[in-house]
Amino acid sequence: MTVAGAGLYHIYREGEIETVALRGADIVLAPSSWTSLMGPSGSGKSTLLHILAGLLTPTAGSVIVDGTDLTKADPVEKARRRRRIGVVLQRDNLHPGLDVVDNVALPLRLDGRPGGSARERARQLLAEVGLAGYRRRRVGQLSGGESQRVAIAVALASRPAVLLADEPTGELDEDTAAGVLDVLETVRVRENTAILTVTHNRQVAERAGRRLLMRDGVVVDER
Ligand SMILES: Nc1ncnc2c1ncn2[C@@H]1O[C@H](COP(=O)(O)OP(=O)(O)OP(=O)(O)O)[C@@H](O)[C@H]1O
Repeated sequence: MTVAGAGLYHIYREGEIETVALRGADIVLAPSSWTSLMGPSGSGKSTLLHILAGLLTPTAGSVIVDGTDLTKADPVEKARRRRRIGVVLQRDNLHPGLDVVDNVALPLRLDGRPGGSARERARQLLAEVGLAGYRRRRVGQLSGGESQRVAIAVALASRPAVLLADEPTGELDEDTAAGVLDVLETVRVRENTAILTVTHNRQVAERAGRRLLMRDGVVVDER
């Protein structure tokens, strides 16, 4: 699945105050590609990621998912496309009352997969992100870096065609970060997943085959 943003503009409005976050940003994420998006704070990276994920509607421009413009799609079509897109956000939305394995199994249960098989897949993913020993912990009892790895496992659970991750290793030490990046690379190669990582971290950026820079609301430079 290919996700592309074309001519994206976004203006945040809060009362009288307007902030132009995107001024005509373009990006294409092809199957099996790994793109990293860097750029100064406030340049619009998270806004672009939220728009590509379908979590935010752009003020103008299109988000094309396999030929369909998400910004014009009806809610059912939009929801169908969005199910193929996995997202890891800086502040993840895990369920604090559930244990780790049930958090990862939840999207699979919602897709109708039987409990035993959903939990088996969840256990596999938790082992891949280095959390095999944490399965029965409640997510409220995890460190920032551990929660971040659970969020990655949740995003990967439904085998997304596209994975969008905002600072996926932000709270991890170098070794753990390298392990998580290895997991992303394995998934990219094995499942042809298109990956976008938004990051300030060189270690993350260097894993990507393509490095884009964002400045002042546009994607300006490929390095
Ligand atoms: N919810 C919001 N309401 C109003 N303005 C916002 C909102 N979110 C972001 N902005 C503004 O939009 C601009 C782009 O923000 P964005 O978060 O996309 O940048 P970023 O490149 O991801 O920054 P960082 O690297 O600091 O995470 C900034 O000027 C920011 O202050």
